[in-house]
Formats: sequence, structure tokens, C-alpha cells
Amino acid sequence: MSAPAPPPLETPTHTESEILVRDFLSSHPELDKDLGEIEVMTDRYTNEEWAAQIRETQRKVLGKSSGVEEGLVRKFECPKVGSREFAETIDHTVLKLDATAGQIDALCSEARTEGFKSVCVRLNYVSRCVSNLKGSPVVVACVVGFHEGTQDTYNKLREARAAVAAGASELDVVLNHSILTAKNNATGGDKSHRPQLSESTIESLTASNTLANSKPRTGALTPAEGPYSKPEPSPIPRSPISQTAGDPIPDYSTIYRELASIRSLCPSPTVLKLILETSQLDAQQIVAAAHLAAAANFDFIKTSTGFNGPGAKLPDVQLMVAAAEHLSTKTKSNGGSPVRGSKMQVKASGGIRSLEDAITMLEAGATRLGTSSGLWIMQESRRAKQDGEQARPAATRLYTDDSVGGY
Ligand SMILES: O=C[C@H](O)COP(=O)(O)O
Repeated sequence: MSAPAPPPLETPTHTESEILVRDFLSSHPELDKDLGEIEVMTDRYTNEEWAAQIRETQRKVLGKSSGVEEGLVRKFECPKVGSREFAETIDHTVLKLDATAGQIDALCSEARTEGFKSVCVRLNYVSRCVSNLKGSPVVVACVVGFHEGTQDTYNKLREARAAVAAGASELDVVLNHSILTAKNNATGGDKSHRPQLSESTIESLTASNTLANSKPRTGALTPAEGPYSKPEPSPIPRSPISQTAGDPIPDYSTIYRELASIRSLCPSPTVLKLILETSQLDAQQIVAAAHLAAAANFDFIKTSTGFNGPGAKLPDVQLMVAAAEHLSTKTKSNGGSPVRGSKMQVKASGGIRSLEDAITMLEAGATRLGTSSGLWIMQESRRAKQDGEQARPAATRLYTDDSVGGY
């Protein structure tokens, strides 16, 4: 009797995004050539030390006195609708895998016309956008590790470096959030503060968001569906800290090393944003990710890729803003110094479809919006501005008013 055939060798599976990056890099060695041995940063603290610091940040940001748990949050001033500052909050985004060169060219010319802050694209279109946008203040942002975040550090570093070599001045890097949720995945995790969504609802939200990001760009101004970006009617109460002494500590060191290595390879003025994928995280994990982003000197924390579950949610943006603020204040437990000297900014992204969504996020303290609906938002803002002007009494009236006299 012959021995049973050995099991087939497991071949690693690669996502479509990984294949796109790999193929792009192998056909553009000029962007990849200087890499050599990439230095992966050594750790600053032991994992236990990170855990102690992060627990303290969680306690401060989520604790009773912060007011976050009760939804006591500040309302920030939103740039005037229709102003240049308002347009400059928008990263005009196309990240679908099958985007065509023509769609990318249109994205760039729209961004120039509207005065957006950036165009946000994948690696394969960075050079094209850079040359399209020459002489304009619009910058090019490139996603890294999109959209799963689980790519290994070495590949994220190669991608980041190539994007900068191609002319990107901002990098939107996806956090390897599976490291933070390893415990959740094993135990079911504590997501009690989130609205209960069934698996099929989550799947359909993911599909609808992916579809919206993949809509053919016809130039027609119709709002895409994005009901999950609607603010909650009332703030969702946050769950109390549930980490107990016996819980395994997530591998914070690995996350920090990855982020610090990217920062060291792409120093300032390259703007680094960390995409947390908040739909996958509970409140404590969001704060932990914010802590590590601040420690690695990232400039922004960003909510979502737009490809994995619900996008930006108001309570998550509020929490991220509170965390960023806390991380830039001096604390006793940190020897009187902040984790990051200046405050990280917050980018809300995923499912931002309307002017109302945009204002909601900006008033919650976000300073940047990642959206594939920028044109629609601008059209709505022009209409709102016009309506405002029509509603205002004509300035000349003051001088024709009989009671003033003398004119
Ligand atoms: O970072 C940006 C997001 O991918 C944009 O998502 P969206 O298509 O839902 O606007």
C-alpha cells in the first residue's frame, strides 16, 4: 500500500493590494533601489512598560473626570462653509483597486479647482498625481499597508519609502490592528459600547462602502450612500476599562517598532497619519493606538480605511480628539512631560458623504476629512453659502434706511 500523499505545501496568500504594491515595486526599481538594509527601530520600553503607560492614558482619557464616558465633549469651531480653509480640510480620495489613469487625472484637476488639501491615492498613482499637481498647493497623500494593515513591517517600509521617493508628502499608514484585537478575537472581546450590528449587517456596510469608493467617477454629482456616518442621536456611553490584571497584554512593542521605523525612514516634513480602523477596535484599543502613534511621533490619527466595516463615527472621533489632547499635555506619571510635544490631529474618514457629515466631524475636533465625496460636499457647501447670502439683509439697506437720515 502506498503512503498517503503529503499535504500540499501552503503557499502564502496575498491580498490584491499586496499584489498591486509588489508588482508596482518590481516594475519601478528606481523607487525601491536605495532601500538596502532597512533599519527596524529597537524598542523604547518593554511591553510591560508600554502597557503601564497605556493603562494610565486609558484611565485618564476614559476615566470619570475626562467626561468622555458621559459624552461631555467640546464642540470645536468648524471653518466657515465655503471658505478656502473649509476646502483645505478635505483629502480628495480614490483608493479603489481598479482606478483608471483618467479617473486619477480627474481627481487631480478637481482637487486643484476646489482647493482641497490633497489627493489621496495608492502607490501606483503617486508619480502621476505629483506631475498633475505641479505648481499647485495640493499635495499628494499615499496609503501604506492598505487596507488590511497586516502586511509585514519590511513591506510597509518599502512601500512608504517608495511613496516618498515618488513625491508623496503625506502617508496614511494602516495600523496592524489585528495585534491589538488578538485578545478580542480569542475571547469575543468587549464591544458593549457599540451598537449591536449583526455579521451580515457589517458585511453589507463593508460592501456598500467599498462599492461607494469604487463608483465610476462620471463627474455626476450625486451623493453616495453612507448612512453609517450619521451621527448617533446621543453619544454612546463608553464601556468602563475592562482590562484586568490577568489579561494578556497586546504586543504593543511590535506596533511601536513598526510605527517608529516608518517615522525614522520618513522624517518630518513627511506627514504621517495612522489609520486605526476604529470599527475593529473598542474604546481602550483606540486610546492604546493613539498612545503608540503619539509616541512614534505621527502627525495624525485617522479613523478608517473606508473598506472595512462602518467608517468614521462621531463617538470615535470625539474619543480620538480627547486622546490626542491628553497625549500632548504634561502628566505626572510621565515625569512631567507629554507623550507628544504638539497635539496630533484627527482625520475622520470613511462614509463621509454630505456637508452635514463633514461639519459634524469638524465640530467634533477633526481637522482633516478623507472622503471620496468631496465634490458633492463642495456643491452642498456652495449652495449653503448662497442660501446664507440670500437670507442676509442687503448691506445697502443701512444707508437707505430713512431713520438714519442725511443720505
Ligand atoms: O481614507 C479615505 C477613505 O477611503 C474614503 O472613504 P469613502 O470612500 O467612504 O469616502
